[in-house]
Amino acid sequence: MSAPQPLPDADLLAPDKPATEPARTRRVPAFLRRPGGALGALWLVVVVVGSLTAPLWVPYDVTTQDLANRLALPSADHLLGTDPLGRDLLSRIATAGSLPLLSSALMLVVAFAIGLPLALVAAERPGRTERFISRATEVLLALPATVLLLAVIGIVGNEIPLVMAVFGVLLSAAVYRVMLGVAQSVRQRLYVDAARVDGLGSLRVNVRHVLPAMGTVIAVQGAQLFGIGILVVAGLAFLGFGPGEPAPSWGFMINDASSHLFDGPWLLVPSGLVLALTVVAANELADALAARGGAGAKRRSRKQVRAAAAAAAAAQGESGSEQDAVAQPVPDDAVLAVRDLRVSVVGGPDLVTGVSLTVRRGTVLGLVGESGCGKSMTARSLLGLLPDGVAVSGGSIIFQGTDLVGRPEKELRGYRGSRIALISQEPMVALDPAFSIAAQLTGPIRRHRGVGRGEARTIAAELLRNVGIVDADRILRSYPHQLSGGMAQRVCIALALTGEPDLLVADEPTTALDVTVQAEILSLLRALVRDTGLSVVLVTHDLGVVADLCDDVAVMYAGEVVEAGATAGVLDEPRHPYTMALLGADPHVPDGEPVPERLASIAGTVPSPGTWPEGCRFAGRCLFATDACRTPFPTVPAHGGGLVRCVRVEDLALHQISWTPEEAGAETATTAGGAR
Ligand SMILES: Nc1ncnc2c1ncn2[C@@H]1O[C@H](COP(=O)(O)OP(=O)(O)OP(=O)(O)O)[C@@H](O)[C@H]1O
Repeated sequence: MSAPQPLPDADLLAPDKPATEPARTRRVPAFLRRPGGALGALWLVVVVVGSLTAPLWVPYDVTTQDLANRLALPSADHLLGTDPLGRDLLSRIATAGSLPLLSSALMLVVAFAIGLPLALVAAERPGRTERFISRATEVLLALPATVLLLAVIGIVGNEIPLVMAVFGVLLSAAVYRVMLGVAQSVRQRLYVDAARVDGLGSLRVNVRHVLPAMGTVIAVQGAQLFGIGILVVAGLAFLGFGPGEPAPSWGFMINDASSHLFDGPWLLVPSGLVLALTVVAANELADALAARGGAGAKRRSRKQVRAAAAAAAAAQGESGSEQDAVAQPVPDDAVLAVRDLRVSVVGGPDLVTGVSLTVRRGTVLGLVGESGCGKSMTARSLLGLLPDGVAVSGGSIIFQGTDLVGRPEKELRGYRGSRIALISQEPMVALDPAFSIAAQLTGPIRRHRGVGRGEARTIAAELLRNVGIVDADRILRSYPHQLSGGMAQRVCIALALTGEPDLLVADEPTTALDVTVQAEILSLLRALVRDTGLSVVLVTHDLGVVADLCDDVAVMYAGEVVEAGATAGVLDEPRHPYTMALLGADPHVPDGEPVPERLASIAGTVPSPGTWPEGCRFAGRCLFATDACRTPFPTVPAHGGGLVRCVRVEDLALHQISWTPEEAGAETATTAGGAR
């Protein structure tokens, strides 16, 4: 395919809403704008810096005793007073801080170094891998941590950093559990799909897109566990496990103070307060980080997360393919030929069955139908991007002569982005909020086209101009949240074009946009097809969009194609009652035709997967259904090369019956044994 040419009217397409200039100055992080977060962070910085640099500034040696000055209250000589041996409390507290702080940090590193990668792997591989890791971590969680720590101390002695590293291993199971939930949720985001479409490998998807989105949760967990670690070290020292006298430790100092509650009550205050404040500060910081993460999540709440897959067994559904009357040959100019496709929940019901589609070079195929008919599942199977737990269980997807079904993920990556690209219905969530538009465009351009940074930026600007963005340089500097919906969708289309694909899968690309912007995006797609020879599979609810943009159309109902053919033929002379009903319920009226007084309606809802009836799946809602519709039957040819899946097709055509309440009433009155 040749590179997209600039659209003739590109410069006339002004941005639908000006984007604000990117922020040029670095602002204070949101968590530091909360008093708890700011004070917590400040206290932790003071304690960490103060403890680690203690040997440089403490006024007294921690072992120097002054028995004449024991249990002294704060004074100019001893700012925090002295202990029962007259040693300076400030010097001892500051010096003792480094052990709990460093041991906690070590514990954190160990816990996250084990728990986080395991969570990423498990989130990426639901099923056996995830189950195995989860069971193993459950075993780890079931171990009695205190007994184990005491056993470790028995073996290694008072090596607190080593003991805390072992504690980190135990904690990694808890870290894994929290991180798994987050990673699973992040992996459902459209921009992660987009990155996979773009051909990024698993490591890069995780590092570039999944991990940054988990940043807040990691920080919150880290801050909380850090506080817990400090308490554990202090607790061990309180019990006598830790640096022995005369070396100072927070836990031992509290223990010491507890035996002088009556003769020196002040002794408990400095050490107890520093320990308590440090733990509270870590928790306050965690709260502030969590609140900031919540705000971020709210900002991105337009994202629709698909339900997680129910089963993860590896069994494939039975083939059970339907033998259609029309064995559809693959035309020479076909870019894509889907034959008898079946998509199923693994170990569960079929979501799509017997779907056959053909997309010719430089044409647009519309997939239309009510919500839940299987349009998205069909479209996503073309890219190998089905949700976790859903898989292609039969049929073939022949793209430019190669059957993609059953190909390993690595091979599919070579197709995604460079040969088959995706535009999703939610442009805002298809773009990663953490990266500028320039970064999101130049990365794939460099990968797909093997060019340097400078040239990639030039190509990115050209692509933006090709999709009708006038001020490409400003948009390149912007971040997704600074774009309007229409502008973001243009950027997504430019992103889809970075690999110069031959086939574009557009899953309801205009649903989230307002009407005027929808028209602009459709005109942009039309121009791209016309000027570049791109082929498009367009998923839509809207018959107006089909009429406007599509050369061919496939009408889907309850997981199967019920009517397909050239758009003009199907829309002008619908043969299947469901197509008739959709057209009768469509509020768009062609120019010059009278506006109907009343739109037709379709009673009931699409049956869910697993509850499809025998025979015609539309029979339960069809005004013209008879007993003959209750038994399975094949499709029949229609629209010169298309097909229709209705046993009464000849009958209905003969009587010129259409889906209006009046016609239906007359028809049903004469239909002996008609069942609805
Ligand atoms: N992750 C999933 N696991 C199991 N079933 C699913 C999953 N996602 C969707 N389904 C089911 O698959 C069927 C087809 O869904 P699909 O999203 O393809 O429909 P659609 O026609 O594209 O609808 P819409 O226009 O609302 O997106 C529906 O019954 C839906 O409930």
